[in-house]
Amino acid sequence: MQEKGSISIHTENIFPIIKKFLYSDHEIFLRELVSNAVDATQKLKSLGQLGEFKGELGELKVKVSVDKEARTITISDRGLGMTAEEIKKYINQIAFSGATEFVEKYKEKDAAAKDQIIGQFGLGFYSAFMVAKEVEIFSKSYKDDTEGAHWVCDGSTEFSLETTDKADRGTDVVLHVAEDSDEFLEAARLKGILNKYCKFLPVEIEFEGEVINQTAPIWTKQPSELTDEDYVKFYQELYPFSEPPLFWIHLNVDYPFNLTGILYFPKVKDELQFQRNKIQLYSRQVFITDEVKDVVPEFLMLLHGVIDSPDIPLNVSRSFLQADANVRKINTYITKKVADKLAELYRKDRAGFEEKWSDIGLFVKYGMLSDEKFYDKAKDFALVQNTASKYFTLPEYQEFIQANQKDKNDQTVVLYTSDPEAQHAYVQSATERGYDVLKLDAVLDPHFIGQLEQKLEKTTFKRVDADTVSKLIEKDEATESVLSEDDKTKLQDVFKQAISNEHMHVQVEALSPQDAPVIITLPEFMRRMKDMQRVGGGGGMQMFGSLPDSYTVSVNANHPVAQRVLQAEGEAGSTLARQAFDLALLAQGLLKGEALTAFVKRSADLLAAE
Ligand SMILES: Nc1ncnc2c1ncn2[C@@H]1O[C@H](COP(=O)(O)OP(=O)(O)OP(=O)(O)O)[C@@H](O)[C@H]1O
Repeated sequence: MQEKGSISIHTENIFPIIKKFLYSDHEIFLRELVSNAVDATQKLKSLGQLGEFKGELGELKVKVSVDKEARTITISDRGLGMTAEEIKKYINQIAFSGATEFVEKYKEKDAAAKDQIIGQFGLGFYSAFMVAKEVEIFSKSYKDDTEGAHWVCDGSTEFSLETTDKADRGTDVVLHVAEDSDEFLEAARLKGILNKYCKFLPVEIEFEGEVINQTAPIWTKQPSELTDEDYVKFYQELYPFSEPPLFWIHLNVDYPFNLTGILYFPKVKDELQFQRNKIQLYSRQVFITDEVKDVVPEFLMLLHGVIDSPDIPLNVSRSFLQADANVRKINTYITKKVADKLAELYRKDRAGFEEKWSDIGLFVKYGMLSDEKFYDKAKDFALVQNTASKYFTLPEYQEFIQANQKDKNDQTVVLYTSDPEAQHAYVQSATERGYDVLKLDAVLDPHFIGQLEQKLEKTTFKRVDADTVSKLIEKDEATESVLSEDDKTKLQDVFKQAISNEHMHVQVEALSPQDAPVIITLPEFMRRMKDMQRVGGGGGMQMFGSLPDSYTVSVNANHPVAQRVLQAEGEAGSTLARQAFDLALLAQGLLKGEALTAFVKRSADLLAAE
């Protein structure tokens, strides 16, 4: 029997379109054909279990081979096979409907939308025509008394179908590779594709005499069957040469959607690494993509690992994916799981949790900033560290500073440093005053501070160098000044002249005699705007970034230096004032260049004069 026919579609030119426009994704033809072979094998196994197939299953490997001379790639399986009728139904009609739908959608869109569709569309069997000028199917059904069938199609809408002698059950798909697709005749190229997409398929895939896949990757197993070593080993298989992960979460849901996977918390020191090891998305163990943007909440993209879900629609455009109810539920589920895991680690092993904080703090803060629900869970285990390296949770810290750091308006003032080295002098005067100072020196901390101020009641944050220590937390008691009003004005004038810089606002203040003679501070508001802009606030923040810094110079009226400046004759007062000012600049890390040279010289002169 030989039958010739015409594949009934309205779009005559489907193949040129498939071929031309799926260009960037040509390699997926192999994923599609191998997955079909695996599906056919799995179906036969199920039929065996149901008692509908009573024969021997025998060896069920899927074999991929390439013949460079003959210019063919063959994908063979020993699955359930197809009769001629089934080929007509499944290949000529069903498989084609997918391809036709693609073309229909494709034609409607403009150029930008086309790119999206191409990336998202699984074309199934017909993707073979992206690389082949002719495709043959040799198939024999598992059903008794059926003849083998041989189907040929040259990429036009014409096909031929005839009976053939095929001894073994199953399907061979033979691709006659087109001239412009020579790369796929290279064994190394095919092996690369198989490794990328088929590494964890549930049926053995053989290529060049070797099985290339693990049929039961660990995410398909129960956590109780697995040891820590198994998880670490798998991580290193996914991301060779990476440091072992800190910990992991085994995901496993079957209702209301289906999802398994393992998410690892990587050990990362530098942030650039985040991009490299991406989460891989699988659908029934077939690799789909590592662009998981809409499936995983954004802050969790910093994690690594595998997510496997047949419920994620893969063949649709991105905007549809975002709106998909399953995808939204998956997002919520993953966020909850991650928060629960962190809460458990905190509860069970506080010391271990503190040790890991430098690695996981970034995830947690990012999560708190980007997801309200995550914030609500994380607010009880997120940690802050003070300059004495002690960790506190937020409630613990509020409790800790409660008594000492309330200002006269009943606001709790959290003091922090963004650079303990550079702001050392300020940290020291705050701690000498009995205040506690937090280390908030991470990239995200300016945003984190903003969030905490909104969330925590009656709490403000101030950087230690935002004001003189007595004004950082304003109390009712004021230190008396030993200077008369006249002397204060005089002192202010001497300093103004000695400094002569319009961005330095000189004021005379009654501070403790133990404080420095001059203290330079950058008002909290001004500095925050600049910080925000630096970490990418952009937009409206831009104008603050381009403003020059505007510092406050507080001259300590109660310091002995104030008296000496007032009593000095001629130029000496100005020299002393400049010297005291430079010392303050030095403490802020602001004394540089010519000013530093002048300071060193003046210091030497002053030493010599004593
Ligand atoms: N190796 C095979 N053995 C048995 N049947 C097959 C084989 N390859 C394809 N088929 C049949 O052809 C049909 C169409 O295949 P095609 O790959 O185009 O679509 P699909 O697998 O149903 O969906 P997808 O778009 O996800 O690939 C399959 O559903 C299956 O019934």
